[in-house]
Amino acid sequence: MPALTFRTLTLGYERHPAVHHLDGSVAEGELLAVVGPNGAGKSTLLKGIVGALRPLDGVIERGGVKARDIAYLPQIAEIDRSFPIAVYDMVAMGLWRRAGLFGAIAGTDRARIKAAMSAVGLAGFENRTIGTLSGGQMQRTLFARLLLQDARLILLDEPFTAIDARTAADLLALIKRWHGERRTILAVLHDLETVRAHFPTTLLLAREPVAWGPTPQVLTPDNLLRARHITEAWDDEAGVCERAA
Ligand SMILES: Nc1ncnc2c1ncn2[C@@H]1O[C@H](COP(=O)(O)OP(=O)(O)OP(=O)(O)O)[C@@H](O)[C@H]1O
Repeated sequence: MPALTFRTLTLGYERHPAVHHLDGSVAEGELLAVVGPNGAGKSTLLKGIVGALRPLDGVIERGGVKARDIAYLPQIAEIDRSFPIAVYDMVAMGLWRRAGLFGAIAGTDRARIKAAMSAVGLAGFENRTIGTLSGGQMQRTLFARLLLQDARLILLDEPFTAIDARTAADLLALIKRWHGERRTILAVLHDLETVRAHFPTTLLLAREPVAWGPTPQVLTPDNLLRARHITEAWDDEAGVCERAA
């Protein structure tokens, strides 16, 4: 069974579609890059998969995975860093699904939290509040939380934005480890070199799918140009789909 199937999926805001006519499926264990120009609907697609946005039309089948069993890394800009929470507690939130919001954190859990923090190079940061972290340290914190979540489906929205090369390499190594464990991973990325080097399959989105398949066949100059033209020509005030389905 595929991890995800989209059937004539349309997602949008207040009836303005941002993703259109998406059909296809993501196999279990796939490592898929989602690329496209600004405003192409990439974040919108992840929000739809995680269940934060209801389809305007069509369906998303999640292959038996419940929305709360999906690990989701939002764009770092969407996280309120002024919230006075310590790094340790932020990472521990990865266990909430198991422990419940007010569930006791057992000794073994404490060891797992520490191990996750070490794995992303954050040992010693336990008591720092998230507002005092650099962008890269915050991204590492979020990855540590994902490690604890132990999800089969992992959605990453621009995980390498605003981080240095070493942090990016560390986080990429984590993604590869998850891929080796046959987890299904979708990552929204802008750096096409990273995609070409590390992501076997790619979905090129420009409000509608432009190409979807093996990365070398998707990231051609023709397809990239077409994606840019489609996005630039898009009328944001357009109503519900006028194109014949
Ligand atoms: N909460 C919202 N309300 C209304 N419109 C929105 C909302 N979020 C996004 N949009 C619009 O939906 C379209 C797709 O946005 P989305 O964030 O999915 O694009 P993206 O491909 O992730 O872009 P980027 O590369 O810039 O992050 C854009 O036109 C955007 O302005």
